[in-house]
Amino acid sequence: MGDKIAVLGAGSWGTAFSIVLADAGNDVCIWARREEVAAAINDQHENTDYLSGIELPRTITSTHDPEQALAGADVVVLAVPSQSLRENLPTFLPYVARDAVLVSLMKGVELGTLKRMSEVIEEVGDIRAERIAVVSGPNLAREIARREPAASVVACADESVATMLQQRVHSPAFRPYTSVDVLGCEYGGAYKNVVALCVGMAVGQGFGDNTTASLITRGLAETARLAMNLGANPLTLMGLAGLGDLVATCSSPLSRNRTFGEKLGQGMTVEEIYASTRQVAEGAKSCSSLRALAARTGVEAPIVDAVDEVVQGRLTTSQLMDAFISRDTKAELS
Ligand SMILES: NC(=O)C1=CN([C@@H]2O[C@H](COP(=O)(O)OP(=O)(O)OC[C@H]3O[C@@H](n4cnc5c(N)ncnc54)[C@H](O)[C@@H]3O)[C@@H](O)[C@H]2O)C=CC1
Ligand SMILES: O=C(CO)COP(=O)(O)O
Repeated sequence: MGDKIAVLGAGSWGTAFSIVLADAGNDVCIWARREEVAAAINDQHENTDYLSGIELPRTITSTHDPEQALAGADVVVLAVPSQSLRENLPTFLPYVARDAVLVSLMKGVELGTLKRMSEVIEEVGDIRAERIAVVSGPNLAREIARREPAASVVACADESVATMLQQRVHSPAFRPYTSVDVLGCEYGGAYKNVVALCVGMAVGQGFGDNTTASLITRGLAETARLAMNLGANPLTLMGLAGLGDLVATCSSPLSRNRTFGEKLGQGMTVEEIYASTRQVAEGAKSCSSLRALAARTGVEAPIVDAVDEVVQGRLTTSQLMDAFISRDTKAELS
């Protein structure tokens, strides 16, 4: 098998990551859910719907046919919205080569099962964890597509697989580090989306840098508390897939999660926000999963609890900030 990589999902990150893969010397075939998106990538070399204005390398092609996308691919990258992964996998799996490595780009926790994306792949595909990897870090799609320098983490339980992938994704603008802490990277990625929603709510109400820095810092403490309880290496949360991604997402107007929170803070309803964009804000769903996971684990998680309450319409964004400040006081490191 050669150096073809299949990317399943033609949204902003699937497309931007394809640029990284192409720059790193791989032939890339993107599976697009809609034929017109595949046609635009093939004919205009642009994903006009999700990454307009960015010219795609000629080594990127696209198709609506999963069999064609997956034929001859030894690396399979999954980039659909987290909550749709389970329903999509049966369409892809029959065409995935036996020894192919599956790479999740997704940052969410499944509603109901409370599973991470690699766990969903493992379960639905009956695939060993050693063949499943994740890529996670401060990687806002549009900046990556513009080839602005950035780093990320490639994690797999099998370190040799992580190293193989590291070589396949190392491009002139994209620097990957290996890790074996898949769980830590996945919780870091899912949690930062919820914290970014919360930061957005603060920004939307007009609050400044003290408020956002306080939320980011306490958000990291909360992320680490839950992830470590579930088995993460604490240093992962201090790294690119934890602190790095948290800072990037919470600071950037490009973040869909932060923007979603900002709109809530400005008074829009969840329904109005969903109607205003077709792009996914994973935290608006994963806040419920992470909340349930924290409750099941017995971990205190005031930020996911409160964000979930706001998203469910049971708390306003101004009540949320008051609730944080008036909580029972405690030691910082408790
Ligand atoms: N955009 C970014 O900067 C980054 C995104 N991610 C993660 O990558 C994952 C994918 O996100 P994006 O590409 O940004 O999302 P997006 O909203 O830009 O695109 C989602 C893609 O999935 C397709 N889609 C929507 N519903 C679907 C369904 N039910 N079944 C199959 N396909 C469906 C859409 O047509 C679109 O092609 C998410 O988990 C996100 O957290 C990770 C790092 C960076
Ligand atoms: O994960 C991301 C950056 O690393 C993208 O964040 P958003 O999904 O909030 O846009």
